[in-house]
Amino acid sequence: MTSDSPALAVRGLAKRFERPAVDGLDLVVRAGEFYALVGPNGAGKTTTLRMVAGLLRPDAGEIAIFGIDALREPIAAKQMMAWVSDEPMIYDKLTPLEYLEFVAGLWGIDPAASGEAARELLVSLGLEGHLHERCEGFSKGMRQKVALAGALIHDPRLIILDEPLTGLDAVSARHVKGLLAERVRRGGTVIMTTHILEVAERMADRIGVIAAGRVLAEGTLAELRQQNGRTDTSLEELFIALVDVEPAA
Ligand SMILES: Nc1ncnc2c1ncn2[C@@H]1O[C@H](COP(=O)(O)OP(=O)(O)OP(=O)(O)O)[C@@H](O)[C@H]1O
Repeated sequence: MTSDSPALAVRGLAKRFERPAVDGLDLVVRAGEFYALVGPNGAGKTTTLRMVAGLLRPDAGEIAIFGIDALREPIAAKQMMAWVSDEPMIYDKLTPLEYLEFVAGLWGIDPAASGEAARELLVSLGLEGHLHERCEGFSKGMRQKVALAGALIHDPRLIILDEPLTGLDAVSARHVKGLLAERVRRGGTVIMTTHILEVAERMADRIGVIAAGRVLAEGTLAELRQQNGRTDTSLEELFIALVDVEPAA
């Protein structure tokens, strides 16, 4: 590991189910970037991120997290990152504070230190009124926020999120976006998939467009525009032009 290693470097990543889902994908995300992965349904975004998070073994390819070979040293790699799935699992019988204390304990964090961090995280996500309620009565959005707080409790340098804003109301989405932007301001790296192109356009430093298991194009919005010879078009228009799908009526 070197201090100038990218947060994520993926080379030749491949995974096949019935058909290839990820097909020789290359991706580099620099430390301190907010990177959005966009692409049509079935493009291979989730499969890519699941392999990066160590949840799925690639058929081929290399994955390095801050220079650590994630396939050879999965535990060291996982310590650097957080994975937030689009279907988060939390323990219903615990309150958010208890859940975060439990997760912090798994990471070996001293409860005295984790308690304050847990409270801060939950408050920043708008859960201050629910710190002592059991999660079993929580809405999907509240559960998503508790899971996100749990993923961040060990202060990971790389945060990987699959569709973190789906199902959140506007206020909750703002809390989550604010928290992620804050992490990046403090030097963290965020990689997230989203179908909300406006979010990618507004929040991401760089955007990767994936289709058929490969990165079709990537760059800042300005670079994507330039690559496509369209100077002032929206990401949505670029996306449709790139992946060659008809806009919904
Ligand atoms: N566990 C699995 N078993 C079989 N096929 C799978 C599995 N996981 C993913 N696939 C297939 O791999 C392809 C890529 O799926 P993936 O979920 O990575 O796409 P995605 O870009 O995240 O799509 P979406 O935007 O719809 O979430 C799809 O054809 C999907 O059906």
